[in-house]
Amino acid sequence: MTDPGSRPPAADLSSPIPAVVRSAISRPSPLGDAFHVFDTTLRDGAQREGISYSVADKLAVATLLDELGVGFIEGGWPGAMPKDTEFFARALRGGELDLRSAQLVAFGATRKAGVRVQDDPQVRALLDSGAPVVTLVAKSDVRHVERALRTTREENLAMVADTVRYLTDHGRRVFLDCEHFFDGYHADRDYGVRVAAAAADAGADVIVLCDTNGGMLPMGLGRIVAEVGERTGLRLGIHCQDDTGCAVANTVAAVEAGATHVQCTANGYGERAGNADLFAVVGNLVTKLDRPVLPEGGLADMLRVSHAIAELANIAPDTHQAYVGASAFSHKAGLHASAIKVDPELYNHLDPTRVGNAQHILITEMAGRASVELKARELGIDLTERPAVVGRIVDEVKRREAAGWSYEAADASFELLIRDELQRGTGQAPSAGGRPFRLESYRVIVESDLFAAGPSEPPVVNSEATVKVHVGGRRIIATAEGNGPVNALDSALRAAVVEQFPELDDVELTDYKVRILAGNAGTDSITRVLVTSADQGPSGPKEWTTVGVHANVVEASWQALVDALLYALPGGDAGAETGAAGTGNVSGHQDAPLAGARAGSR
Ligand SMILES: CC(=O)SCCNC(=O)CCNC(=O)[C@H](O)C(C)(C)COP(=O)(O)OP(=O)(O)OC[C@H]1O[C@@H](n2cnc3c(N)ncnc32)[C@H](O)[C@@H]1OP(=O)(O)O
Ligand SMILES: CC(=O)C(=O)O
Repeated sequence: MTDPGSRPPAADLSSPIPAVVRSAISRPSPLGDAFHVFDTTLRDGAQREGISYSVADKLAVATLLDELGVGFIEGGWPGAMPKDTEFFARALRGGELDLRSAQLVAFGATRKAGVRVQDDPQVRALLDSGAPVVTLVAKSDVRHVERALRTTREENLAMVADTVRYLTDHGRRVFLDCEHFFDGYHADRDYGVRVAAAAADAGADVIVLCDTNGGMLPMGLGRIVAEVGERTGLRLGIHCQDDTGCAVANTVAAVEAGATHVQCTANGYGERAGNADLFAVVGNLVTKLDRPVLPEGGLADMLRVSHAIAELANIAPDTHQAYVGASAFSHKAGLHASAIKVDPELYNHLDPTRVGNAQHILITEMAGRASVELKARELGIDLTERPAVVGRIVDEVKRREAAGWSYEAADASFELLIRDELQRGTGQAPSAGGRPFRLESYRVIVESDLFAAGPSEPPVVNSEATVKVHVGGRRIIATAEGNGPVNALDSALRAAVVEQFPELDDVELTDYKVRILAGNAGTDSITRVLVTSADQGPSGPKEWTTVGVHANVVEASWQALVDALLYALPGGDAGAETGAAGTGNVSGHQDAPLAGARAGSR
């Protein structure tokens, strides 16, 4: 903030409104002014522990919010933080932000007690930001006036009125955030209303009632909003923190009580427990209360915008977030799937595609026949006329899950299991059928060489794997080194099959997770390995996950690795290993059938 000792000269009230402000104000919102979706991701959202946006991040977040179609984007507090001052300078005067319809808002406080508004550098910085709209935070709870501001009730009213008038006289649109309004209302039901009236008289357009400590519940909050609306006749907005987990519900209750301006943040980011989640608020308003608060296409863009902002905030998206979480429309229970098979609406509160999301069926021990049928359809395989196959898959999934397998996060292994069972349905055991490659044996050596390291250095550990596989009618023995046994096995297996299947060269192992499960008879533990792989498929980048389970971590890893490569092979059975040249009698999961039998899913 500017040093108060070197205050800038008082603003000249006769000076024209800067062009950036004029042009932004004159741009009409496609939805009109009757209802405001006001986003504060870049101000209150940035107050979340762990978030620190660069100016470039802020510009990118603002662009995403504008694409979504919010009406107002509160960009930060110019003058309080150099980064926020720079953001407004670059966005507005530097022309780096080309907003389609949203208006940029600067946030700040009323003038300080005992200071003339034109002499307050913080207020001056709000004007200098060039933002066409300013949100002022004001104390509306007498306890805060007397104890935090250490001033009188009358001086606080003057601070509000002076600052609002000063900004409106300079052509800014002003919204007033009445901090601690609800707590203040309980202590003194008149003072907050006087603050609101002082601001409105001075030209504030919207009086935003703030549940700053986030302690309210929807019914009580809705009652106060309705009462204040009746008592004042003013246009009211709502700003809810999430300390009771009710920020979204409180916001919706306020709208039902008459508020026509909602303040929210993307993904609910905000101080402490956060703020009202923009996507849940908007999702509820549009789909439950039939209020078209986003322009055409905005609702369906919510998932994309939510995840893109999470990426910029460097916070993993909440998979269980309402409307936009990856699991928001995922169904695990078999009974749910059986009803969904009849009609997806029976177990979805709305069509997920309306918000850019998708329904997913999860395959676990809780799956039933309908789950398997629907999941197969999701993977591009029609099992409608194959009840026996479906039954076998359900049994196999339950058996394997009881033994420690988990298909929930390993769609690719599940798809291979379906193919396995489809092949069995032809009367051909998978182990005898065609497959791209077939394992005879593998061996891994891990050697710790104490002499290769320096005296106080950790030992050098070398891993070497040899695999014997049958591929394209040939028996191939390949050896490779790696930085660990799994890496060595992966390299040896690829070396053995890559000549026949050069496309496997592009497959990358991107993640490897090991989980130790409780032992069967309370003795041995079981290891579950999940391997995530990726490649640049013909239709763009693709990622898939496979699973392996065994008491031995190397064997569990091997199973997951083999599935990963089988899954990567394109359709068709070219080069399929018929088994004729095979000498080994390999059984178990690694003996998966022809991956190429998968129809059109890759
Ligand atoms: C409810 C909310 O979330 S509001 C948003 C809050 N956001 C932030 O605080 C983030 C940015 N904040 C900052 O960078 C700093 O706190 C600043 C620049 C605003 C102020 O820093 P400092 O000048 O060092 O003061 P400090 O934070 O210690 O105290 C704030 C001063 O503002 C006064 N103040 C607090 N609220 C208001 C208000 N609504 N109107 C006018 N003055 C206020 C306080 O009384 C105190 O005055 P004092 O200096 O005379 O004691
Ligand atoms: C303004 C604000 O962020 C609050 O009152 O919580």
